[in-house]
Amino acid sequence: MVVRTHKPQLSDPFFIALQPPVNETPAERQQRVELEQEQRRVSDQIDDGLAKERADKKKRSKREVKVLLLGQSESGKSTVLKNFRLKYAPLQWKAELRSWRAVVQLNLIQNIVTILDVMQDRLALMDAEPASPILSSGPSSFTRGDGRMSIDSTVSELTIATSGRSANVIFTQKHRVLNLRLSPLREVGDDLRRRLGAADPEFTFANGDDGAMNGLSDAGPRKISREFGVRGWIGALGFPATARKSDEPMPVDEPTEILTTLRDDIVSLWEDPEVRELLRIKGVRVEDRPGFFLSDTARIATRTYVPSDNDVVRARLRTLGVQEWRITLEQTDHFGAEWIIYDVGGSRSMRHAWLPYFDAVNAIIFLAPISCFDERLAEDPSVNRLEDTLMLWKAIVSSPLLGKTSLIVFLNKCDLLKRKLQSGVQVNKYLISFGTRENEVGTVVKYLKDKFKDILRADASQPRTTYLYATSVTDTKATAATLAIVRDGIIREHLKHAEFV
Ligand SMILES: Nc1nc2c(ncn2[C@@H]2O[C@H](COP(=O)(O)OP(=O)(O)OP(=O)(O)O)[C@@H](O)[C@H]2O)c(=O)[nH]1
Ligand SMILES: [Mg+2]
Repeated sequence: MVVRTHKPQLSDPFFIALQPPVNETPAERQQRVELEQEQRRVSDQIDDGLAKERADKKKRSKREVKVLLLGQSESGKSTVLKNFRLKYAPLQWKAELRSWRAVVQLNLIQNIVTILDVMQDRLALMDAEPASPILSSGPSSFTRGDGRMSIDSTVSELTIATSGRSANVIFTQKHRVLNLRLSPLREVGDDLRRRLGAADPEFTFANGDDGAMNGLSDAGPRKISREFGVRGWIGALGFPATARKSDEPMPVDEPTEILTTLRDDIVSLWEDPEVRELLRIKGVRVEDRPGFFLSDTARIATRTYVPSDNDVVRARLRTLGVQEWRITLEQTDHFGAEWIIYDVGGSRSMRHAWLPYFDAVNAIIFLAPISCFDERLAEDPSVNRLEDTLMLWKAIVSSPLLGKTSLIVFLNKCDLLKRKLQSGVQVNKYLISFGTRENEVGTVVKYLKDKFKDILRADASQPRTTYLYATSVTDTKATAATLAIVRDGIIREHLKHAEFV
């Protein structure tokens, strides 16, 4: 065997630099050797520290429970995360409540702007109608004796076709005044968005609102709008800087002042029968959309408003990218106290970012919003939302990367499903295979549970058990109970696979 010895090159500058001085005295040599020994000791200590840190990290990482929340946009992923934090890290949660005021205010303003948009279309149409020969003397000519605007029966066929049934809705001077007084809220909304940190405009969609389509039927010309989202709540809401002690008064900023001043007008707008009728005719169900707060105006539009647990759970703030949440369970100090939850943005343009997390997690909670069987994707109105969810589920169960990952499904938004079915929407109109089954929540949930199981049987990369739960994750009490079962199940599985136990 040839053994190579590395003789230092006398010309190597590195070798030369390491040589002791040529004329070194014995005392100097002693000092140098001691110095070198000390340096080596410090260096070894640093190496030991780093090795220990690496080992600790590895051990900690094994103890950490990692969960990935998946599902299309608006399926309820961030809402599940909020429920988890509310239940298992309540002190941290309470400290952050106040930081959510701006988001709730923005949601409320968005509700109002949605109504103003619909109302303005109708007002514009009413203003256009005097163009008809009989009404040519101007808007005042179609004011009736009772002060209400009336539409002349001779308006052109074209106008009738465009206005459709909404022609029956007659707005008065009161509505014009309300529209005028509430218009500044558009700018207040823009200010709040800027303050929360404007998101990348990832996509635009023709919906006139930032919610899902919700079956807009007679909505007239559609407006292009973008939904506001943030890359991280922590940055956007200013945690922990804005997290104050609960006894400190909330600072009264401009949006709070303006909302307080306009409180009665907002209540008038929402309670107005003509406005409600127009929304009904247009198929705009503001109350079923994410971040609906109009029923709480009297409580929210005040100088002292502090968001409640339920307000924060219901507040809508779209997620962009992937957000990592490290949560230390406050009442647990044994195994399973450290959780990492990955909350992802669910719209199509963001799904490519999910993949790197697939092999790094113990469990996936898949959110399937089952009330959306009659809705279309905001980012691609040609796709039915339920179909998109089933397609996503199929992709997840067939992924070999997820072969060992626990899969949990939340058939979510059951409360909205119930309301929708009660309002007369027929499931079999959208899901032919539902057939003549009873148009009732329990039956629909069972039917969809079976659909998820069928896909699992047919497409799973390997045989596995999946747990399915019917949920309404804005109901914090019921969700806390579901999460307790889910948490125990995930920890049990995690223990089984953790080799150090
Ligand atoms: N009524 C009702 N509303 C729900 C339910 N689950 C979620 N929501 C609301 O739906 C909206 C969207 O929920 P999010 O949790 O933000 O949805 P997401 O899946 O995180 O959406 P992206 O961040 O866009 O991917 C929020 O305003 C929630 O309050 C539910 O079960 N019932
Ligand atoms: Mg989200």
